[in-house]
Amino acid sequence: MRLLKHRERERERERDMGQEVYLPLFETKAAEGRVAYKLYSLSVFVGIFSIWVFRASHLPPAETERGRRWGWIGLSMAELWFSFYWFLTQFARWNPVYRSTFKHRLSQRYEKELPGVDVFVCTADPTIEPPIMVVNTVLSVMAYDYPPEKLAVYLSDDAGSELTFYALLEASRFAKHWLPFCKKLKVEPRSPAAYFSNVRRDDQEPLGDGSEYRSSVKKIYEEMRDRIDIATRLAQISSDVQNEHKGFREWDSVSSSHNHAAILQILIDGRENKVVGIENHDKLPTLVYLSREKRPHCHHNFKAGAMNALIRVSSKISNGPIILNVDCDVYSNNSESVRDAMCFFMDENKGYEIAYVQYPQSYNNLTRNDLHGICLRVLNEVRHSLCAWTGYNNFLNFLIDSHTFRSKSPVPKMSSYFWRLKLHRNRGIKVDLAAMDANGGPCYIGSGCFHRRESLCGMKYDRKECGGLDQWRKEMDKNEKQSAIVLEDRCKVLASCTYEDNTQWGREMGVKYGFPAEDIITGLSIQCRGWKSIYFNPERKSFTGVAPTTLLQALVQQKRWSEGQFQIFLSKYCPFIYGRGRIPLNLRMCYAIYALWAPNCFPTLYYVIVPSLFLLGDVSLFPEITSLWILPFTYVLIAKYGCSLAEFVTCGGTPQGWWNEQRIWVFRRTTSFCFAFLETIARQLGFTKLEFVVTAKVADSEVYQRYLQETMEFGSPSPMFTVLSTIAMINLLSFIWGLKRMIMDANFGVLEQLGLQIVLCGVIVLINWPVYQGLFFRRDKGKMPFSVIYKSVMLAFLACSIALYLV
Ligand SMILES: O=c1ccn([C@@H]2O[C@H](COP(=O)(O)OP(=O)(O)O[C@H]3O[C@H](CO)[C@@H](O)[C@H](O)[C@H]3O)[C@@H](O)[C@H]2O)c(=O)[nH]1
Ligand SMILES: [Mn+2]
Repeated sequence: MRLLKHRERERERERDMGQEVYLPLFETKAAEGRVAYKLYSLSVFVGIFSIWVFRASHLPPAETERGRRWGWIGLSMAELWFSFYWFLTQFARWNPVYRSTFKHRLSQRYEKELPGVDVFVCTADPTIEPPIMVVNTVLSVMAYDYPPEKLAVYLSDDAGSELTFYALLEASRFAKHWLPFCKKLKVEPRSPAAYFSNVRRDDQEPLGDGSEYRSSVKKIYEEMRDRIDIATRLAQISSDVQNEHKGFREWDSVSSSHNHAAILQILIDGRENKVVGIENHDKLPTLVYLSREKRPHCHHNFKAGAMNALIRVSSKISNGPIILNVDCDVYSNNSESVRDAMCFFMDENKGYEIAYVQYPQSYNNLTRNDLHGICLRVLNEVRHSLCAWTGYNNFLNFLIDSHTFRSKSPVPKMSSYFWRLKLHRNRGIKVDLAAMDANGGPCYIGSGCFHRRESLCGMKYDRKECGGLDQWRKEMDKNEKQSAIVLEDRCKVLASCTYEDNTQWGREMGVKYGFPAEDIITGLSIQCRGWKSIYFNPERKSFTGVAPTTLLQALVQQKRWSEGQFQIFLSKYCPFIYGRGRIPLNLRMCYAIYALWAPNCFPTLYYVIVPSLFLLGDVSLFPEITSLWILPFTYVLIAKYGCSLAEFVTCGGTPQGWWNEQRIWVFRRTTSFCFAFLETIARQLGFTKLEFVVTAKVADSEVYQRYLQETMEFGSPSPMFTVLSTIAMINLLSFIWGLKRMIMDANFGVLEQLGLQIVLCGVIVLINWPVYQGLFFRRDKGKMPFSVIYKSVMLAFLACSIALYLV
C-alpha cells in the first residue's frame, strides 16, 4: 500500500512538472460502428412488433377454426419467446469493448517483481485424454515467456493413472531440452506436438544452425512420444522404469481409480533454481503431479473438486497469487499470455479490482467449414475490424513511451504538436476506460482463465484489503522452506476426501460444487462479491484445445453446458435475483442469455414441427404471400440471418460454415437443450444424480476420417438421434405433401395460403440434409443405426396421422 501511494505521489509530481503522463498497462476501446448496429436492431424490433400485431389481430375464431386457433396461439407464444430472447441477446451486443495491453511497460516497471503464477492442468481419464496430449499441454505452459522460478505447473489426475504419471515424468526430463529450445529460437506454439506438426519444410532452411538444433530436439521429442505411446498402448509400465522414480511406489496401494489415497509428487522443485551455479536458461518451473484421494463413498465433485484440491496444495508449495486454469487438451498457443494477463492485474489504476482474465478458446482440429459449429466464431471475434486500429495504436504508444522516457531531449516543433495530439488522445482513452468498463466483465468459461488467488478462494472485493504487489511480495517470502519430500507428505492431507467436511470449500470458498457448469457459477459468484473481470482476445490465439469430433459428443457437451446454466437459473444464484444490487443489470441479462438456453427447446420444437404438421392438413398459420403482413416476417428473417451471415463471414468464416452453424443450433435446441431441460427438472425433483460426461479428445481413425471429410457421424443408437430423425421425417413428408398440393392445384390458392409455411418446411428439410443422407443413402458405419430409423419412422407416421385427424 505504502509503495503504491509513493508511486502515485511520484507520478503526480512528474505530471505536475509536465514530464510524464500516466501510462496504463492496458486500455479499453469501444467497438466501432455501434450506431449502425443500434439502428439495425431498432428496425428489427419494429419488425418483431408488427409480427405481434399481426398475430393478435388475426387470431382465428374459436367456433369455426378450433384447431387452427390453438396452432396459432402456440405459434404466437413461440414467437413471443423468440422476441424476448432476441431482446436479451441485444444486451450482449449493445456495447462491446476491446482491450489491448502494453507489455513493454510491464517489463519496464515490474520485470523484477512479477508475481508467481500457478498453472493447473486437469485430466480425468487416460483413455479419452491420452497422456501424450496431457504432457504436451503441460510442456506448453511450462515454456511460457515468464521467469521460470515464478512459474509452477500442477497436473491433477482424477484417474490416478500410473500412465499419466509416467508421461509427466518423461515430460519433466524432456523439459530440460524443450524450454531452452523454445526460449532460444522463440518458437510458437510451445506445445511440442503442435509445433513440430506445423513447422513447414521451407521454414527450416534459412535458419542454418537452428534447423539442426530443431531436428535434434524433434528427435528427442519423438523418442519420448513413442515411449509414452507404447506404455499407453500396453497399459503398463516396465519394472525398470518403475525403479527409476520413487513416485511409482505410490501405486502399490492403489486398488482402482475410484479408490486410492492421495498421490503427490514434486517432479521438479523450482526452488532449486536458486541454487548457485544454475544458469538462467537451465532454470525450470516447479512441476507437481497430484491425484487427490478417491473413495467410493465420497463424492469427488468432478473438476470443481480437483480444482479446490489444487488450490490448497499449491498454496503450500508455490502459493502463486495468480492461478491459471486449463483443461488437459487446451495448450498454450501464445507464450506471452501470462504477461498479457499481468498487464491487467498489475495496472496501477484498475488492476486491484480485477478477479480474473478470461481468454477465448480456439480449436486446432476444426474442419474448414466447422461441421459442428463449435467455434462460436462471432461470439469470440467481433473485434476484427479493430485489429488494424489496435496495432497502429500500440505502435503510437510505443513511440510515446520512448519519447517520455527521453523527455529531457528537445523535440522539434512540428513533431511537438504531433506528440501533444497523440498524448491528448491517449488521455482520452483513459476516460473511455472508465466509461466502458461499466459492464462488469465476462463469465468464467473453465479454461484459459487467469484468476487472482484470493478472489477464487472466496474473498470479497475490498479496495483496502486487496494488497496487490506489496502483499504478493510478502507472501513470496513466506513460502515454505521445507524439503520436497516433507512437503509432499504434509500436502497429502489437503487432498484427502475428508478434508473438506464441514468447511466452506465448494460453497463460499474455491470452485463451487453441485453444478455441471462449475465454471460459470464460480465466475458469477466472484463478480457478485464485487470483483471485475476482463475478456482478452489477442491477435495470436492464446489457448487451443480439441473440439469434439462426432455429432453426438458435440451435442452431449452442449447438453452439459445448457444443463449447468439452467440449473443456475433455477438455483438461488439465478442471475436475475441473486445478482440484484451486486452486478449491473446488463451483466445479469447477459448471464440470462446462457441460463435460458435450455428452455429454448420448446418454442424451437414447436416451430420445426407444428407448422409442418398443419401443412399436411392444408391449414395456414402465416400470412398469405400477397398480403402486406408478409413484410415483417421476411424483413425480420432476412435482417437477422443476413446480419449473422455478414458477421460470420467478416470474422473469417465460410458461408458453408455459417450454414453448418445454423444447422447445429437447430440440432442443439431440439436435442441437447431439450434433454438438458428434462434432466435438470428430474434432478431438482431428486430422480437423477449429477454427472459429468468427459468429452473424448481422441476418435477412432475411421470416425476421424469421416470428420475430416465433414461427414456427420450418426453411428450410435442415441435417443438424441431419434429426435433428430423424427423431426427430419415429419418435415420431409410435409414438404412433399406441400409440393404435391402446389403442383396438382393449378390455381394459385395453395401457394398463396401456404407459401410461407412451405418455404419454412423447405428450409428445415435443407437444414436436415445430412440426416436424410444418414437415414437413406449412406452405407458406411456412420449412418443412422437401424433401431433409430425404425423408431423415427414409426414416430413420424404417428405424429402425421394424429395431426391429420386433429387439424
Ligand atoms: O471428474 C472430472 C471431470 C473432468 N475433469 C476435467 O475437466 C476438464 C473439462 O472436461 P471436458 O470433458 O473437456 O469438458 P468441456 O465441455 O470441454 O469443458 C468445458 O466445460 C466444463 C464445464 O462443463 C469446464 O469444466 C471446462 O473447463 C470447460 O472447458 C478436462 O480437462 C477434464 O479432464 C476432471 O478433472 N475431473
Ligand atoms: Mn474440453
